[in-house]
Amino acid sequence: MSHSPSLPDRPRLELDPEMSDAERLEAIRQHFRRIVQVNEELEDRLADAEGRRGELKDDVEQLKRENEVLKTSSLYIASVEEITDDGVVIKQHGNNQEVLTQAASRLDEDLRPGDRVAINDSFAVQQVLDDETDSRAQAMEVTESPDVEYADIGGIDDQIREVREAVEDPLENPEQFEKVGVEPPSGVLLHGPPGTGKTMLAKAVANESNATFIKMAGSELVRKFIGEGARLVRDLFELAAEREPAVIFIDEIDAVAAKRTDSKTSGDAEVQRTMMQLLSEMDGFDDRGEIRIMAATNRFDMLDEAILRPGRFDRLIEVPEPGAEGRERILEIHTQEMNVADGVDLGAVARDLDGYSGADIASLATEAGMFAIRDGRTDVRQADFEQARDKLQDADTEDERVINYQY
Ligand SMILES: Nc1ncnc2c1ncn2[C@@H]1O[C@H](COP(=O)(O)OP(=O)(O)OP(=O)(O)O)[C@@H](O)[C@H]1O
Repeated sequence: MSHSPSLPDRPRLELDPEMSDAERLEAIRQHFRRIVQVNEELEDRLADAEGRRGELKDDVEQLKRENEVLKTSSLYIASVEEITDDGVVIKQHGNNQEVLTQAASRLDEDLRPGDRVAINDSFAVQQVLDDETDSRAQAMEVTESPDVEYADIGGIDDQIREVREAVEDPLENPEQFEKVGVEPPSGVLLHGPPGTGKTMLAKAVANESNATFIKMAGSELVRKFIGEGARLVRDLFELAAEREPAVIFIDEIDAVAAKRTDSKTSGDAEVQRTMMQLLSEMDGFDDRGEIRIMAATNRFDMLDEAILRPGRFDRLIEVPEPGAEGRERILEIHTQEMNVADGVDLGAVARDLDGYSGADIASLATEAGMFAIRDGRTDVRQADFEQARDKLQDADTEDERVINYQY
């Protein structure tokens, strides 16, 4: 935010009792001139500010109109085929129907054949969208071999073991499952508080099974446009099939798979459609080949039961907040590369970190290092860890950050 420049000083009239009448008169005249000057300056400033206010008001009006359009109508995706004198020819995605329509006047100049656009119920073009590949790239993160190993994850050895059984073993020894005659779990759902290592676990299992890691954030699947979320889900599974062996990881799955609410807004219906697509991809996935599906949530309580049925996310693994021993292990991992002074008792530091997640401990280690640097030292001492803890605790209280998860 820009600060307004300071106001001009208020002119002061200083009259000396020793002054003659003529001198007084001159002083008063000068004072008056200064007042007129200041007044002019203030009027200029006021005019500027009013001009700026007018501009901002126009911006607000424009945004309000756009917001109304987005709120009141469902938008569908289409592509621009041709721009003619009679209007714009668009082709709807999904049914490939071609329609001659009009674009909102503010878009007239911007439209080009090939553009992806959002249209409303009466086919009028409302918005030009990003390139399709852009929106996919935004939604999906693909890593050939993520650089996380099991050894980088502390305090959740049981969970690592369970994930290896459910994901790594079926990828590496599918024949064994066939011979024994058991189906490996369809999908693995990791649930637990934020920052406890769920994403790390999914990356590590992909890495250690030499599988491509394909991550999609649930929140990215909840798009404004009809059909886009479902389309991304289809793309996700197609991409995994092209890149197998692959691990699909859907983070924040609660964004698409929350319990049904009573509200019937088009947004909710769109989320439902996306979830249905996800379920149908999972159900139709008998011949799964070398693809494993994982998901994570901090809001297990909110999930729709439908996604937990057999054949879907049927292996639930809780990733809890670490206990004292786990915290010590995580602290060891995050200080491994640091020059920790002899005699520092990491166990004692960890005991004092009740309620800290793995992510909190990672920031604590960095913060402790920063204290050493600020002090001009190259080794990190016990006191640095203590100061780091105090700092993080203060920051927490100041923000009054409430971490919102329920069990
Ligand atoms: N168990 C752990 N061992 C070591 N480091 C951890 C652990 N848990 C978290 N971290 C640290 O915190 C960072 C964030 O962890 P991660 O993204 O895996 O958490 P998450 O459970 O997926 O969180 P969210 O639910 O917020 O997505 C990691 O990059 C790592 O530095």
